[in-house]
Amino acid sequence: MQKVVLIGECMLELREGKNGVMHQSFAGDAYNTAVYQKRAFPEQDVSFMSALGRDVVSDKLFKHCEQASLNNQYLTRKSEQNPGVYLVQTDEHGERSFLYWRENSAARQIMRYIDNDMIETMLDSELVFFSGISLAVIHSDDRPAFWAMLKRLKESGVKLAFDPNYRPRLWASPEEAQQQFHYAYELTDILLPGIDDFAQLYDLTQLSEILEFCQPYDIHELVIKNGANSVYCQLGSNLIHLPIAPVKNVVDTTSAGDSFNGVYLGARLAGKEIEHAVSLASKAAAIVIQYPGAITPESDFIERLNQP
Ligand SMILES: Nc1ncnc2c1ncn2[C@@H]1O[C@H](COP(=O)(O)OP(=O)(O)O)[C@@H](O)[C@H]1O
Ligand SMILES: O=C(O)C(=O)C[C@H](O)[C@H](O)COP(=O)(O)O
Repeated sequence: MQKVVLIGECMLELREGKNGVMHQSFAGDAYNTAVYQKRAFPEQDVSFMSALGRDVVSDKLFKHCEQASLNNQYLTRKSEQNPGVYLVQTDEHGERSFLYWRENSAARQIMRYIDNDMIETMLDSELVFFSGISLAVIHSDDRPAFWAMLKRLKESGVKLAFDPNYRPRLWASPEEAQQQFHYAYELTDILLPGIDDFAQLYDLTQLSEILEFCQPYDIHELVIKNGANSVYCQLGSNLIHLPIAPVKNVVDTTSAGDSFNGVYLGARLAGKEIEHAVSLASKAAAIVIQYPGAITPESDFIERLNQP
């Protein structure tokens, strides 16, 4: 069974429904990515790695991961803190924005609960995924341990996938994010940015500028998402442009990038060609943005993904 570990934070997701009623769910980019990868490729062993507390919300989140058939081997429940919370709001075009209460979340302590024995058990993974959000939430004192862990994994032949998912509010300064992302690019095999990440953090808006920026790094597979417009993939010296069929009725774009990533990574691990992987990943993201919240109802998602 091909093993994948996705590292990050999952929060209680709040979303306002009719009459001001708040719907609650669970979401966070690495978790969303794991859920969609597992849904699309149930034969893969998909773990969500994070830190939870001993509170009632942590219990529910743990059960959610079980219900999603994720492997909880790397989900520790030792923190005195509880999970963070975020509120999703959507504008008239379905474009999402977030409000967070996550400064003291359990997930920020993740590195305290990862020891060498645990890292040893990760060495047989095919792939480990992390994001700019994973980096932002790890305590700065713990970052050296995080980078040491990733280097150890890479040296053992584990492939590393990274989505910058730049969230300015999670960083003390853009320079801090740039420095951490530089370390990430140095180790990344598969880079999955959105065009916005480069525009916001480096003021790079043109594809050629982004390709030039990435050129010095040894990135094997570069997949650049550009919303409803297109996806660009660079594999070695081969650049592919793949168009997207835009969805007319966008309800909530939360998790468009995450569902894309999960299905893309699953498809590539399953041996699919890049074109096929992008096409399935775009189909998944197009389904997800027609539902509110990050995680769509499972049966609808699987049924629609499998429709020809
Ligand atoms: N309006 C849309 N119609 C169809 N697909 C979309 C639309 N918006 C996003 N997608 C799909 O979701 C993927 C990720 O979207 P994007 O907005 O670039 O990511 P993020 O959520 O990270 O900002 C795109 O590559 C595309 O496949
Ligand atoms: O801020 C965080 O930690 C989150 O992960 C919240 C959201 O669930 C994702 O950010 C959605 O990500 P997109 O796929 O880019 O829409």
